[in-house]
Amino acid sequence: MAGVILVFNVGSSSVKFTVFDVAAEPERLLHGEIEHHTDGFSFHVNDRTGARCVDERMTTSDPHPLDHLLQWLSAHAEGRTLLGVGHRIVHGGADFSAPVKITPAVMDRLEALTPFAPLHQPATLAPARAIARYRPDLLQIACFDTAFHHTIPEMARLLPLPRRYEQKGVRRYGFHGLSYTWVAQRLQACDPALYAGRTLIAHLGSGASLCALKGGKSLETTMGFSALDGLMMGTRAGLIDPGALLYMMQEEGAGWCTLVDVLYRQSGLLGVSGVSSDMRLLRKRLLDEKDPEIIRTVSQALSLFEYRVIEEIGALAAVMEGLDGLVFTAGIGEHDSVLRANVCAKLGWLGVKLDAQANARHASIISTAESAVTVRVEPTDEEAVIMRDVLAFMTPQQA
Ligand SMILES: Nc1ncnc2c1ncn2[C@@H]1O[C@H](COP(=O)(O)OP(=O)(O)O)[C@@H](O)[C@H]1O
Ligand SMILES: CC(=O)OP(=O)(O)O
Ligand SMILES: [Mg+2]
Repeated sequence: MAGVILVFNVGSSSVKFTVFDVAAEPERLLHGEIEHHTDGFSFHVNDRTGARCVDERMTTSDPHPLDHLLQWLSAHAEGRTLLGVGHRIVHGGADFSAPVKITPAVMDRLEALTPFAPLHQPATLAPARAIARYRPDLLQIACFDTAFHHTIPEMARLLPLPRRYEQKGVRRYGFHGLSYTWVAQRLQACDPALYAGRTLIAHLGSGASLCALKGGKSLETTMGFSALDGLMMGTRAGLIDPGALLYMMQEEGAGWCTLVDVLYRQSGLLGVSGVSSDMRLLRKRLLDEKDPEIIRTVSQALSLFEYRVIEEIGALAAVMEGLDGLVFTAGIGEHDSVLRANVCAKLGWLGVKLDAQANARHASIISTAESAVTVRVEPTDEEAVIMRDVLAFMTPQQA
């Protein structure tokens, strides 16, 4: 009987899942997503050819989206045996530097990390908890966004706060590590010089961060203690002056819930544009819009997003003492040629020379032959990283 591995990649606004056939060369059988909307959720699945086989829209009164997904998966098992499940878990804290089998004790330790990632951690743990309820013996593996950054030096970990906070775990961790693992492995295979050199990876999706990869290891990253740090994002501000938060607390009486909502859900591209957190929609709106005020706020949101990327590239290039490579990945990094062109136009001082045509067609290498820095576009694949991690935990007979 054919065996499959199920992988969950839960993000801030969506639950993505992939079913891999691991009989021979692992192959994607199904890939789908649950997306949350204000009035409910949508559920869609693509088959192995990429064709859409499910496209449903549910309301908030329908069963919980995760239950719906798990019921759908068991109804469509088609005689295949589920061998294991892999999960992207956002926070592994200071202790988990590699994938781990999820046991009740591990689950408790991961739940205890919720204060460090209050929105992401419960969401990323939810599928594991739901599956453990009805298949307690099934192999489930937690793969951490934080693990890749265990190599960053002590200096980059410390926050300049009183020491007592460090003991409580208030230090820098970094995120998006599964995506960085994938891109680093791709570089090792197709561009070993960049892998071994000083390369910045720009993971620009709904959440966004940069990783300074030096000698194949994470040296520094823009997200720190939480997934709120660093770059501007879809709905998150990224780095802001903490004085602004003190102001909100003092002048508006803002409490924890308000600040969480403002910082995680209402800021970033959405907050500045007043229109959307979705880069694609903003680009389209800019072309179609007639209202000068909306054109102004949308243009500013796009420009500020780029400006923050440029600023942080400068900072991380300084930490690495130079730059050999720059890799764009994730939804915006892989698809938005305008953003890549505008960012690279400001990096001439580092020796970046963009090949406009290669960039427009999203080629793998988008810098010119004379460029001192090789600029690449590399589609990320967090699911493949997780699938391999699950395979590594299986006995040879199972795999
Ligand atoms: N063709 C495109 N052009 C510009 N932006 C795009 C394109 N395709 C996707 N994006 C943007 O990528 C972002 C989502 O990235 P993704 O990596 O899928 O995020 P996540 O995994 O965090 O949900 C959204 O802002 C979306 O608009
Ligand atoms: C850590 C993080 O920001 O994740 P995402 O990009 O999925 O929101
Ligand atoms: Mg993602």
